Amino acid sequence: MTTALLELRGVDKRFGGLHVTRSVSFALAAGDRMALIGPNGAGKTTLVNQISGVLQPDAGAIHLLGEDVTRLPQAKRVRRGLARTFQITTLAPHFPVQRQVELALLEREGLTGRAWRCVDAYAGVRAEALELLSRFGLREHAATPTQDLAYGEQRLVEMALALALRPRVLLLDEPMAGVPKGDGGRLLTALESLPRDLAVLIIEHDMDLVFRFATRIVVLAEGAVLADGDPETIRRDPQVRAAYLGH
Ligand SMILES: Nc1ncnc2c1ncn2[C@@H]1O[C@H](COP(=O)(O)OP(=O)(O)OP(=O)(O)O)[C@@H](O)[C@H]1O
Repeated sequence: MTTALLELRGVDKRFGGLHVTRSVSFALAAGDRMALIGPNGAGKTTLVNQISGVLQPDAGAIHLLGEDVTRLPQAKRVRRGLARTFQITTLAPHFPVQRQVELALLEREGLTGRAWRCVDAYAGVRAEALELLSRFGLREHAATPTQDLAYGEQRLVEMALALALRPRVLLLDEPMAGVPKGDGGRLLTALESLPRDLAVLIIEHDMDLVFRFATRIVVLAEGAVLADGDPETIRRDPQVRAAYLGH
């Protein structure tokens, strides 16, 4: 049996009278590419917020690498191997791309305070940052302020920043949102080049991307798991079609 890197056990959440997460259970192993889909308001973001630690479930448990992290704050989950993509605009958009990635690497190494004034002295950090930029086809933009990149490229920087944390589990919240159709191919290539042994959970409305990328799909409807299976099974599931794909 493969060991789960991330496991949800009966995760439940209410906002007042609204039951937004109804006893959700699923598990991800190394190498899994899971998509979480569902109609607007199905509870996807609320669920991911509970996984990352932004919100606390009312009941149930979340296990990361076999450890119960349900009550751990976000930062501690990150240190244990869980990363999610940042919204780049909330970081320092005027910073050159390479510096952003270097800062994430320094953060990972716990060096931010001390190293801030002499980032260039950290040859290892610089080399790793450039390697990450190359992986995402951003090497030529190393000196470009992030805010001057095309929107699709900014999403690639977000992924580079998340990977800089060397996660075992990566949460991607709508990476395709706002990306022009023509740039989607580049994003898919980047997704496909993620480290093989990483477990990836992606929330995405773009069904082309979901069905190309995911090896497994969990469909959420009204806070509960409606279906969980491989893309072909999900595509044919009449309940799923009625709830979502038929729209
Ligand atoms: N902080 C909150 N307080 C009260 N209700 C909330 C809160 N956050 C979300 N909700 C409600 O919970 C339900 C689930 O919302 P959520 O954003 O998780 O859905 P979603 O599947 O991510 O939707 P979308 O695809 O539109 O992003 C919605 O009815 C939403 O209005």
